[in-house]
Amino acid sequence: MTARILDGKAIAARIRAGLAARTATLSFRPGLRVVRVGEDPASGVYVRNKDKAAKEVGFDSATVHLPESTTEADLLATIAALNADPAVDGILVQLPLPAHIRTEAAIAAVDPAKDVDGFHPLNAGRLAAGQPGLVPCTPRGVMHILAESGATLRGARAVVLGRSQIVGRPMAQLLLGADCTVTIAHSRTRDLPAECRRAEILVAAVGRPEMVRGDWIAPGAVVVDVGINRLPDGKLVGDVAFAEASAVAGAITPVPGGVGPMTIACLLENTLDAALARRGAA
Ligand SMILES: Nc1nc(=O)c2c([nH]1)NC[C@@H]1CN(c3ccc(C(=O)N[C@@H](CCC(=O)O)C(=O)O)cc3)C=[N+]21
Ligand SMILES: [Mg+2]
Repeated sequence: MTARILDGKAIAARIRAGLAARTATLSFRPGLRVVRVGEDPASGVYVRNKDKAAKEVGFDSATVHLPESTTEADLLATIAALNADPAVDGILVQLPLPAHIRTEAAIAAVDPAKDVDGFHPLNAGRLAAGQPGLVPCTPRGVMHILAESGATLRGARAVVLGRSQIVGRPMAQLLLGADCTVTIAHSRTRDLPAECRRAEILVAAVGRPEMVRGDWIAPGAVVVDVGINRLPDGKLVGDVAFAEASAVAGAITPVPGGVGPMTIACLLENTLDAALARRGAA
């Protein structure tokens, strides 16, 4: 068997085209501000890609780049000013932040109504409580990919590998909301390969290059690889050993071109959602 490739790049392009068409009908431009602190090299590329994607769908987008020496108080003041700015619908504080700034303090400072990352504890709580709110972009993107895969979610055994606040936990909540039977497995799980082999839907989000081997996968499973790991030789690989896995799985996302582009498309979806909710408009 050779797995069907779930082309996140193509799905993301369709979502972005739909968002552009929708934005063109609005009487205002959704406003996005990405806050970057310091010079983390990967952040530079990611932030540019987000800004470019937002401008392409017609949003009013800008990056606020603060120096490495920015204090936590300065960052919180910048966030407070964006919270108060009526032209701003979405605020994203790019991670990682410099070590002298408390990440949780920055996340908690964002107005939950403008929290397009869905990282604020109020939005995390809403998701866990089954209430509407802004949902983290990567898990939202994975749900789109699963919808496109044609997999039946109701009653399916789903295993989420990884328990981060940003991906694993919200991912499990969304799958639960879609009536999957959800297991969250992680680095302390006893017999990880056996847990993964039970999965009809496997979402890998551990940040360990090619950790999930072919014999961890049930024949025909849908495998979504959230990992983006840069090897010493510059090659980009996921958390799943792609060649081995695609010989067993029914469908699988590639890296690159899988979940990554969906994360950006869902940031744009969240920004439009936030704008419509805040402005009470359609
Ligand atoms: N507050 C915050 N929100 C984030 O959503 C956030 C963040 N901080 N910090 C960094 C991570 C990483 N991230 C990615 C988004 C898109 C791709 C992406 O589009 N990847 C492409 C290209 C990868 C490449 O060539 O480098 C792909 O997978 O095909 C990757 C990574 C968002 N992040
Ligand atoms: Mg810190």
